[in-house]
Amino acid sequence: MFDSRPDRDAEVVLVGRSNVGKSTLMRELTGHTFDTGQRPGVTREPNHYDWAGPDFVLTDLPGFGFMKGVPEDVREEIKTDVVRYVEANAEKILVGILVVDGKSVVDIIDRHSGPDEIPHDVEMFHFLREVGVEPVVAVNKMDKVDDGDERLDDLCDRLGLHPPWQQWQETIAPISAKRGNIDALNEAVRHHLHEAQRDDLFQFF
Ligand SMILES: Nc1nc2c(ncn2[C@@H]2O[C@H](COP(=O)(O)OP(=O)(O)OP(=O)(O)O)[C@@H](O)[C@H]2O)c(=O)[nH]1
Ligand SMILES: [Mg+2]
Repeated sequence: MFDSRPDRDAEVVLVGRSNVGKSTLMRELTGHTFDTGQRPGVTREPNHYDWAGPDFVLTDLPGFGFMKGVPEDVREEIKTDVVRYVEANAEKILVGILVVDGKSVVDIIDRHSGPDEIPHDVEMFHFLREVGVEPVVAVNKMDKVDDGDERLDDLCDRLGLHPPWQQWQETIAPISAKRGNIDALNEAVRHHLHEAQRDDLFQFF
């Protein structure tokens, strides 16, 4: 279990499969550089980022799912640690940003859907809701996607949200972290912070 969490009462976390761009998004949100890379599994321990004054921490959690060169049991362990971290801190976590790769997410979900298999992304989306953390899906790498609306509608469908995706702008946020296009995510996160009466945290999004 990760034990590096700073003692803060409000938190927003980034979760998602490996290599989807969580640390790149973290850099975009904080202006601080974190290790990112071509190779999946770069982040093995949470990156916490907090500020001197405000009682708030933003956390980039390690990626789970398939990672080339990482054994299955280690991957499972990372995912268990991520789930435990979210569970343990659920009361403080205002928003869970589930980062996905817009180009491949639907194909990966479909490939892993079966009678005894729930795809990681779908599972994580429902898990966040179950523990009372508002999920926002940051659909990243949209710069690589041509048929954006169609992809986003398909993703909604897989998550149990009725398309069209435009109805779900508090939950589905198409972005390109690498290009610095993250307005849709900031809007979605602000919506939930406002609902939680935490407009004071708008300064971070
Ligand atoms: N085209 C494109 N590439 C991106 C975008 N965001 C991130 N990437 C690239 O995706 C790769 C993985 O990015 P990371 O930020 O390290 O991903 P991560 O989710 O933190 O990965 P782990 O730490 O392994 O879980 C890097 O090569 C990034 O440059 C984006 O918006 N568009
Ligand atoms: Mg990372």
